[in-house]
Amino acid sequence: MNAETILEIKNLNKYFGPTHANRNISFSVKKGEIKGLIGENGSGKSTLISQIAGLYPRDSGEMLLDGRDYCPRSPTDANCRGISMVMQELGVVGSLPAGVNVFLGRTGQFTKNGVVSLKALNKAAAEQFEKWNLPKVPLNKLTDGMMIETRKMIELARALSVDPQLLLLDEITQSLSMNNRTKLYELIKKLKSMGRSVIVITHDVEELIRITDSITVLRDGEVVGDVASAGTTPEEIKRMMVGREISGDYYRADMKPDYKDDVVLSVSDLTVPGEIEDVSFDVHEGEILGFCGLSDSGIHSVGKAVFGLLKPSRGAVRLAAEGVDIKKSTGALRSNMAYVPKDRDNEALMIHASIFDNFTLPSLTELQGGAGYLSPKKLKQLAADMTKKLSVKCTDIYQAMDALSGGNKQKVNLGRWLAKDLRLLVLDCPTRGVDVGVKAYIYALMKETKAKGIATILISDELTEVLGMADRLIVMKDGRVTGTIRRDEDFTEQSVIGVMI
Ligand SMILES: Nc1ncnc2c1ncn2[C@@H]1O[C@H](COP(=O)(O)OP(=O)(O)OP(=O)(O)O)[C@@H](O)[C@H]1O
Repeated sequence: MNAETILEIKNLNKYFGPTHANRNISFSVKKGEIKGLIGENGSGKSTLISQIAGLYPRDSGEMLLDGRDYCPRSPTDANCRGISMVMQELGVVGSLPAGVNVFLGRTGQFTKNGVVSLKALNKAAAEQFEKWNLPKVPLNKLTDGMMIETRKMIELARALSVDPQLLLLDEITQSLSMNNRTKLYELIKKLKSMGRSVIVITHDVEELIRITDSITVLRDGEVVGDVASAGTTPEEIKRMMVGREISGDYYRADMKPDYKDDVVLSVSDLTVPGEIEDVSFDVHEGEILGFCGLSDSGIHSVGKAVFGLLKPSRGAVRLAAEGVDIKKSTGALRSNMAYVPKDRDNEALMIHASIFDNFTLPSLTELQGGAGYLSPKKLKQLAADMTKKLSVKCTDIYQAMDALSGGNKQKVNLGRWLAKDLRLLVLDCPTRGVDVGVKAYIYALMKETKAKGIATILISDELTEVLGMADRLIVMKDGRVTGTIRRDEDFTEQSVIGVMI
């Protein structure tokens, strides 16, 4: 190990019961280096950086930090050695204010006579946001109910407040809208210029190549490649990830809107104070209606309000065929609507229940026999079929959701609705955290549901995704609709950004 290297890992192994999550992993990170880590869902990326961050102990192997043995017993221990991490799953405590979350476990420095000075703590937290040029967050507010993006920024401020020599970022970009992604890229550059190192995990191959110096590829828990970012291509990385050539386009090839005239859902003047204002649109049979915008544009609130999860002060969400208004999520469910939220851990999945439970629960009505009898065989078949179809990486269908990797949770989050008889599907960032192979599969499923006449509302922070899949695209800014673009009009990033900003 030379003086240029900050972290060296030799033959690291980690098991979870029968799962060999990391196999003899060896790699190193230089000072001032931005290192990318990529691999299919469940390939062992989070497990690896969790060991570096002191969350899990290793089973065998060696880690050297600045040439000295490194064996963190906890994240605090790792912090003391100059390493901090933003986890993939949300790591803020909802019942505490944002400012306190920035200094979680470290409030002692603001305590006098046993009382924490919130004023001093919030001042220090605000300084962190300022220092690292992060978007402002209401520090006195509880984090419960805040958007994922805002909560991620709080976690980032917490990780940066340690002034880390090595920062670990586990799939943070996919939680951010375009403007905050740009801020993150600038932050990474700044850290590099300060001689600090960063390990970045993302499933966006192009982004990874653009923002890193080198990339380590994992497959089934093993390192299968280590390349300089400047000398590689997305195709080479994907080939290393899956062990074979991945070809073909994910997205729709046609450039014309293609849906029936029949309106499925009509939304008029929908207003949720502080979130969205006077939002009106129709979505048709077989249509994919995209929504995009920067942070605070309100796109995610549209999805919630349509599904009856936010109470509007004005306006209506009406099922065109029956003329019935959707006021609650129970009504939406009864009317064969489904909603896949961006925040899968808090809003969608029963995280402590099994894959089996999560797949079968939404379809219990469909699976009922004549006398209301539920056939255990049918239930098991459904869960097994969906697990296979979506290639959920697990030990068996009775494995708990919280033991799955992030991307595999997302597969269940989406797949649980696909067994149902639907007429409208609201998807909020459906490909968040999934690898390129699964992404392609999800787009194929969307094409299938479209062909069946199901209406889809596709809310996304990924412009390429909405441009690739939508028939029409609604652009929002500050809670209002600022433009609607059809697939056969100027359907390009430039024109959308023009309306977005
Ligand atoms: N706490 C746990 N208990 C049991 N198994 C686990 C646990 N955490 C991870 N695993 C398993 O270890 C393997 C690697 O998971 P890991 O989260 O490291 O993958 P990943 O590459 O980060 O995936 P993703 O891209 O989906 O986030 C998976 O098979 C996963 O189910």
